[in-house]
Amino acid sequence: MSTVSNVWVFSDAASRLPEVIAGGKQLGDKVSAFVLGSQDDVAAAFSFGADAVYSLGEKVADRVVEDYAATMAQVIAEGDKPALVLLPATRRGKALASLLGVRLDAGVVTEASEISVEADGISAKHMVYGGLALGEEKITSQVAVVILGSGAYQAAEADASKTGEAVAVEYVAPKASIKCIERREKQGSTVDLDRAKRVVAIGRGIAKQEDIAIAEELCGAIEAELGCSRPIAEGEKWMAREQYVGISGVMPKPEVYLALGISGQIQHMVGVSGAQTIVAVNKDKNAPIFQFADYGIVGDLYKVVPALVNAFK
Ligand SMILES: Cc1cc2nc3c(=O)[nH]c(=O)nc-3n(C[C@H](O)[C@H](O)[C@H](O)COP(=O)(O)OP(=O)(O)OC[C@H]3O[C@@H](n4cnc5c(N)ncnc54)[C@H](O)[C@@H]3O)c2cc1C
Repeated sequence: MSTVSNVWVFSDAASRLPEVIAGGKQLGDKVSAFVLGSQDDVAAAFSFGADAVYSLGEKVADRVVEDYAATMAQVIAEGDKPALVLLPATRRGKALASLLGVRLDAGVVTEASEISVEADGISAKHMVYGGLALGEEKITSQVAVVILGSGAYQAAEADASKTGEAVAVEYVAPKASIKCIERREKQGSTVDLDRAKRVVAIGRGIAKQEDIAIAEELCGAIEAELGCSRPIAEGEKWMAREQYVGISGVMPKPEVYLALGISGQIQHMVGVSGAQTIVAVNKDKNAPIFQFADYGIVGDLYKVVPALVNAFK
């Protein structure tokens, strides 16, 4: 596979930076990381393998990440071409991608699972039809912007011996900025399902929000992180959006994925296709999840889960 001369990377979420840098290393001769944050964040970018770091300065309280699009676009426009920009599939990453696409006249592909550099452009594969098929796009513009689907690359390991001096970038104010008028503490957990070895996930089989406690008890017993299906996060809003698994959520690759009261619709199951072992608990023996599960328990989760907790304890 050929490479591009320069891959620009940025992540608003520190946890995603090792993955975007790893992708950049595979696709480019040189990886240049934009960093918005402290000197420790700059050091982290070097340690994960960035060849150059462009510091956007410390975070400013009333400035949103997208406001840095003009600053980044100016630096990228002055750099070597053809170039590739890699961003994580976070909400801020997606917003930034669209702004960079406009400013750099660049083709943009979202949630790519596979990227390759070809003689006539950047090829990116991503799921279509709710995960039933893969679509392939070719970006032929001088700058290509690609949003990495979660889990597309194995995260780079930190190596503290890799250090460097960041280039300070002057802020270019956007013509119309977004004014941040209030910040509120986010509800829910800060777990990183992508890195969890064991995940217990709940679906609509959980009848009430307070019943999530039984799944949490199971998590405690087997040292698992808690995830959910989309309706639990987006419909009921019982859990954070970052905790739902599936094609439009996170795609963890745990050793064990234990699904409680999840029917197994394709949009959910695509998200766990990287799990080594899937265990399902569902009271309906015809639930589609049993077609994907390595082990299945047909039963009421309100009886099965306490029994599992007792057994594991
Ligand atoms: C474009 C698009 C993208 C989507 N992306 C995602 C995504 O990323 N992730 C996602 O999860 N969904 C996604 N969805 C939604 C998806 O299609 C399903 O609607 C959703 O996954 C169903 O969630 P569920 O399994 O929790 O609920 P349900 O389908 O309602 O299933 C609940 C299950 O619980 C079982 N059950 C009920 N009570 C009990 C009990 N006491 N004990 C044991 N079992 C019990 C039932 O038998 C049933 O099988 C998407 C949909 C669309 C259209």
